[in-house]
Amino acid sequence: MSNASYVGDSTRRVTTKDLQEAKRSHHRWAMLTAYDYSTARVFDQAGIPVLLVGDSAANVVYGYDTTVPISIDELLPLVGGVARGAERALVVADLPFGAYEASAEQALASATRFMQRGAQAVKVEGGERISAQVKALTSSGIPVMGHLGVTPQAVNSLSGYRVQGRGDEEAEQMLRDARALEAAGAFAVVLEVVPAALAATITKELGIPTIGIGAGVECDAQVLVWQDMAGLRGGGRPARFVKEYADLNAVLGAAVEAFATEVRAGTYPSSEHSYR
Ligand SMILES: Nc1nc(=O)c2c([nH]1)NC[C@@H]1CN(c3ccc(C(=O)N[C@@H](CCC(=O)O)C(=O)O)cc3)CN21
Ligand SMILES: CC(C)C(=O)C(=O)O
Ligand SMILES: [Mg+2]
Repeated sequence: MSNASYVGDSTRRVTTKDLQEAKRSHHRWAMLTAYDYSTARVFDQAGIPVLLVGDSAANVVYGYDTTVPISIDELLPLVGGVARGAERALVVADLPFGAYEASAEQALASATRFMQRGAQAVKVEGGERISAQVKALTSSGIPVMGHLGVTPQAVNSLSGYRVQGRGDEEAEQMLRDARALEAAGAFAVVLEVVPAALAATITKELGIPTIGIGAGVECDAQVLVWQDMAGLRGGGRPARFVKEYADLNAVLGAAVEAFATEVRAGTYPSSEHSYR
């Protein structure tokens, strides 16, 4: 690896300890979602140190409206593909809605299935209310990433994807949730759609890294859904935090049109792409 990454040692897989060390030495890093082997390879070779097999696969892979309907069985095979494509990145699997809320036993049973498909860690949404699950997982050797702020699996009780943690009461609760996750053994926490000043406070107060998505520049790391940052837009207005670093809708659309045009014209395949 060139200078692409300041996290860890380019000759071996990134560890949760490397991420703590990056926080200590003030090196920011980028996380991306991945849902298949081919893209995981590209992101891994670009030096992205952490890949998340997000339950956002519900939206960008399966076309559901929210992340609520996706099942363990729909997410598990994607983890296998990403794990086989990622040589150096730490692979984190989102536990889907319904896979961990009920008990520590349920969380352990679900997380075990993801770890056995090649994940090196799991992510769960929530703070104090799931600290028993986080303790059970971490004490069984399963690294846990937390997720606070907009927790999309709770979209039906949050009534939408509005900013979370505005006002003193909500801000104090989020700080308590973040501290509970750290105390339960989590190695990092995602902060989604949170006022930048609150995310900065949480980042300062925690010993573990914060990973922002719509949570300002003071987080230790940033994450985006890869289709969002690459301009592979679905329907609807993108969230304010989305920055498009490429226009894959245009690039891929033009390639597909060129292929179809050549097929219709009989110019593809030429002899170069044929066998004798
Ligand atoms: N493609 C994709 N990208 C994501 O970032 C993503 C998913 N899917 N699926 C699961 C959740 C849903 N997420 C979302 C979706 C919408 C907003 C959004 O539009 N928020 C408003 C907030 C407005 C406010 O409170 O002021 C926005 O305008 O940004 C935020 C997060 C993030 N996650
Ligand atoms: C946006 C990230 C943090 C996520 O949870 C997902 O992609 O499912
Ligand atoms: Mg998720």
